[in-house]
Amino acid sequence: MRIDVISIFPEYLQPLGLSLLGKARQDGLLSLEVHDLRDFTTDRHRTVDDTPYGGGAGMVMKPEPWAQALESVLPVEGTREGKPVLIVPSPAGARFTQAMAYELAEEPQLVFACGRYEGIDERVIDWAQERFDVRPVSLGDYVLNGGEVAVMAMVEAIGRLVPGVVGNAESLVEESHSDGLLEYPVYTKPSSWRDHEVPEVLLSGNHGKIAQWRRHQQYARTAARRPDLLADFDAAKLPRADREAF
Ligand SMILES: OB(O)c1ccc2cc[nH]c2c1
Repeated sequence: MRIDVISIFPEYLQPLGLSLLGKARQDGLLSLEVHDLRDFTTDRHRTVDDTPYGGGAGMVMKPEPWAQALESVLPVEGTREGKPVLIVPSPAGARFTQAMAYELAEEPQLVFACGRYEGIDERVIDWAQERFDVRPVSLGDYVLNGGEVAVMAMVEAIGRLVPGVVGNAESLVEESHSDGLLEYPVYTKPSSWRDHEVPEVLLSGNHGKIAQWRRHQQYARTAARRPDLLADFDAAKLPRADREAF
């Protein structure tokens, strides 16, 4: 997978080069190119923003530098099927979910456009539709100062799902949201710690009981912390052995 990120703060994305994703890049599973939007300006001051039409506070990102930056990351004509996905972090975007992360992890190229100020001139989104599969995306119902932090989170969530990036693919199966529920609690040695004990069932060696206990914990946690997820949860879709906990 090729990942392109366009930002006026390219140094913000440096941490993506560390640990998991850094090794994936060394192994050739992921390529990450960060592009400075100011490299696509033509004036001496490398201007990327201007006042908003219609008035109002703040500044808006000019369209032309974005169009030139986005054109620079387009694949060569005919070298791939369909349009590259262009993800535009925005408080006005669709909610980013684990399901979306799985879907995007299948893409050969992802382009991320990090807005700042009051946002990007909307005509860039309209213009980009002919060349990209444009996806405005929000991390949640809160507002950041720009798209960079959201891109960091999304690149990690998506990158770790690319086959081969996470050494033990099994660990992806039982994590929160992988089956519509929150993950169960985990414990390690010592079995007794400051008068807090590991649940007996986990010491029993009875794998059927352990699996059932874990499923029940998932369901109880989800009901307590994220009841909204239960609306979409269907126990009938679980493997038969799992359904006994519900
Ligand atoms: O909260 B966000 O995801 C977000 C994304 C982009 C911009 C641009 C200016 N403020 C932003 C906030």
